[in-house]
Amino acid sequence: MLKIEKLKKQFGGLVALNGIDLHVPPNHILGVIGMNGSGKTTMLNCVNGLYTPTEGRILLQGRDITGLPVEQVARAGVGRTFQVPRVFPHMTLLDNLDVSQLQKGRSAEERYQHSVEWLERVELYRLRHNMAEELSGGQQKLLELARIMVSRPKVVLLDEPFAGVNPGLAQLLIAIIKTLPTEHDCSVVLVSHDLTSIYQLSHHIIVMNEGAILCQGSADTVRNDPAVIEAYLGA
Ligand SMILES: Nc1ncnc2c1ncn2[C@@H]1O[C@H](COP(=O)(O)OP(=O)(O)OP(=O)(O)O)[C@@H](O)[C@H]1O
Repeated sequence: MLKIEKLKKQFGGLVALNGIDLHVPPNHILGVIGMNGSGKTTMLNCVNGLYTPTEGRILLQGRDITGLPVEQVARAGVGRTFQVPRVFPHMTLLDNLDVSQLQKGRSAEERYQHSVEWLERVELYRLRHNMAEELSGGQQKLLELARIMVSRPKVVLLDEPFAGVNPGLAQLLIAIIKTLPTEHDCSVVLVSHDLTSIYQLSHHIIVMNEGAILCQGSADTVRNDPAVIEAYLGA
């Protein structure tokens, strides 16, 4: 589904990504963990077109999307959420979801149906006529996820979805993320410092360190890897 080949990103003399190779199969959740500054967000930024890689290739279902602008990457089927959620604050929840579908060639009725389906899914339907700015930070994260999902992406990049989210909403987010591959036919790249959620949700985990993959495998593999314990998980 998503393939990353020898991905490198430099900012002047700083090597943020130093040759990442990665394969995310269809309907899989890839968990990404690593120290602050290890390159996790930079990798997502390269995949969704915010950054142009210095070297390497990014393939979506075999199609080379390296260096395409953000809108084209989104149209190709890559959805992305941010550490600080990006919603349209002065629009209602319904309108936030509606505008995300305008490129899809759906009728107003179809768009409305999709919006309602996702607002119910993220338990925000009762607030559908409220402005997005009235939501809590955690609710905005749920709205942002709904906004991504109404356009039926093939790959969803989630950057710190649980950060700053209260435990109740975090549980709801976890439950929804779990269903994305099975019920919504997409793959997920999940960047998080929340190891419990990463272990719970991920089919495969990579641990990043200084722009490279330090270790990868199942939750058990990662948990017990001596290099990971030393570099990341600590004592
Ligand atoms: N636009 C930029 N310009 C210059 N340096 C950058 C830029 N974006 C990221 N970096 C640098 O690249 C390195 C990797 O940063 P990145 O944000 O990808 O790490 P991260 O693993 O996501 O960290 P965190 O867990 O703190 O979010 C850091 O040294 C960071 O300062």
